[in-house]
This record gives sequence, C-alpha cells and structure tokens, in this order.
Amino acid sequence: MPFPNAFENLNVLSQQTLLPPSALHDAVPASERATRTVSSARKTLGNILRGTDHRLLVVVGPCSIHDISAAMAYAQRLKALADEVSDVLFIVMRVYFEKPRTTVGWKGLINDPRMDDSFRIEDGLHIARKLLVDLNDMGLPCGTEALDPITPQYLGDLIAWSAIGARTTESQTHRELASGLSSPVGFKNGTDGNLDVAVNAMLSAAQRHAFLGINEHGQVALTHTRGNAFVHLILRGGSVPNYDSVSVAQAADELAAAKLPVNIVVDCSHANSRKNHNLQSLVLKDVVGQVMDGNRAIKGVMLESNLFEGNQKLGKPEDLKYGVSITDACLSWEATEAGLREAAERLRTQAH
Ligand SMILES: O=C[C@H](O)[C@H](O)COP(=O)(O)O
Ligand SMILES: C=C(OP(=O)(O)O)C(=O)O
Repeated sequence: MPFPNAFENLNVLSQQTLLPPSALHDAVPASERATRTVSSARKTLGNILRGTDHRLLVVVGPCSIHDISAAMAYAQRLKALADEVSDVLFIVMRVYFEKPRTTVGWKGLINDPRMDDSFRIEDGLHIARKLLVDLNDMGLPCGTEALDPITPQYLGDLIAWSAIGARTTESQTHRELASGLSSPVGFKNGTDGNLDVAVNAMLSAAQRHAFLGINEHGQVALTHTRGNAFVHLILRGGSVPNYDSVSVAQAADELAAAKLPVNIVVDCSHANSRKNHNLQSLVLKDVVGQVMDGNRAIKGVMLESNLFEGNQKLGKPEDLKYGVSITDACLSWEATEAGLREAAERLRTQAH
C-alpha cells in the first residue's frame, strides 16, 4: 500500500499487519504441563538468585535455533542430562530465536524462518511458540535473548529466563523491556568489556518505567511496568576475557558498590572463549573451581552447545549440515555432556 503523502515514511517500503499476540496464544496454547514448567523454573531461579537454592544455573543450548527437529533432538538429550544432575545443577535450555548482529546477517528464526530473506515473521512466531510449548511440555525450561521489544507479548509466557545482549544492554528500550519481563533477566557486559553499562542497566530495569508498548490485542499501549526484581549480571568477556577470579571479584565489588544483588552468571562463550568453542570447557572448569573455592557471587554459567561442534555458513537450507550452528560455533553434545557431568561430580563433592 503506498503511503498517502511524499513527506513521511520515505524509507519504509511496505508494512503488513500481523496477528496480535492473543491470536497466537489461541492458535498455539500453552499446555498445563508447559505452564507448570515455566512457573516452577522461575521460582527456582528466584531462589538461586536469592541464595536459598545453592544449585548452579546452567543456560545451555544452541547459539541460535534454525531447525526444529534438531532442537527437539538436542532437547531430549539435555532433558535426560538435566534430570541426572538436578541435585547440583539447574539446567535451562538456550532457545535463542533473535540474533543481534554486529553489522548485518540472518536475524534469527522469528525474523526469517526460511533463512532466505523471505522474512515470514508470522510463521516464525508460530514456529517459535510451538517449539517453546513442546520444550516446556517435556519439562525443560527455556531461556532466550529479549531483543525485539514486541516479541515478549507473543512468547514471554513460555520463557523462564531472559538475557539482554551485549549490544543492547545500554539501550533504554531494552532496560524498559526488562523492567516488565516476567522472568529473571541477566544483562551482559558491553562488547568491549564495559561493566558499567550492565550495572546501569540493572539499576534501571529494577525500577518502574512507563513507555510505548503493545498489548495482547496488538494495539499500541502506554505500558507501566513494576521493575524486575531479579536482574543480574552476565560476564561475557570483552577485549579480554572476564571469567577469571579477579575479574569476577571486581564485578562483584561493582555490584555491591551500586547496592545491587551480587549475582553473576558467567558466559563461557563469546569473548570469554575468545570465540573458540572448545575453550568453553576450560572456562567452565575454571568457573566451577571458583564456586568450589566458595565464591557465592557466581550463580550460573552459560554454554553455547549443539548436537555437533563448530558452525557452518548459512547457505540453502537443503545444503546445511544437521545439528550444526549457523551463527556462533558451539560445543558438541558429547563435550557438553562430559563438561556438565564433570561439573556436577565436582560440585557434589562439595555438597557432601
Ligand atoms: O551470539 C551470537 C553472535 O555473537 C552475535 O549475534 C553477533 O554475531 P555477528 O558478529 O556474527 O553478527
Ligand atoms: C549474542 C549473544 O551474546 P552477546 O550479547 O554476549 O554477544 C548471545 O548470547 O547469543
């Protein structure tokens, strides 16, 4: 549809109305078990962040979801492992549908589910919601990056844990968004390693906000939020890694100085692994060692992991290798399982 005059929307090529959030909820309803998984996981995460549940949170899974059958196969393995180590580790699957790009690139399954620049966002929302229902229905809680400020109205009821990424931690829009999310929210440090942006984000997102949002009917709505009671910091490295005990202690001091809860999740990937996926296992070992040495600030870890290791260039969907990341390189399932089993064994020796 052409715009009515030559003075506005000069760079908007077209717009297409999409189904409102309530219609997607009706089309893909959450099962009772899925709802129970989400609410029980959020409660557990609250207890971990409060320090009354001493298990280590592990957010683990693909860098991005692009193939539903591979995601389900991964989830089945992860669920079995999660049950096995549930005495010491609380596992949440990384279910990332939205990718922030350094410049440009595939922006994730919701934006372009066919991976061919056809941008069938309405299909993407359906596929994403169905996967979240199925994962929660298996009893596996899900974590995601909250990137698009509209998406949570469609999917937020199925998310137990959220992250705000390194590229958006400084954005007011994302701080407002986080203040209204129903799940605990971790803020990554900046891509250059700057902690202040994340600390400021936590201070902001813990407060009430009023801003433009949409409601369940898809209408633009003045949105007032309560503030998120479970904001925390995610260390992901910057120009140098920041998972080591000195960096973690410095981050803990910054949080304490800002009178924020001293709660830290260490992302073993990204700049902490220098983007070498196999180094994530070493980072995990180091961080578990810090926890065993009595570090109470570390509440969790994050790993990027897939069925098979590494990554591949995005090409035609039929040419893609099954179970391999099309964004950042990931640990293989075998390395993930070995690393988490070892972490659990070490933590058990401390628990007894
Ligand atoms: O985790 C994923 C990536 O690091 C992030 O989306 C940036 O990716 P890019 O630098 O390839 O755009
Ligand atoms: C994009 C991600 O991380 P970061 O924001 O730390 O780059 C991610 O975890 O997928």
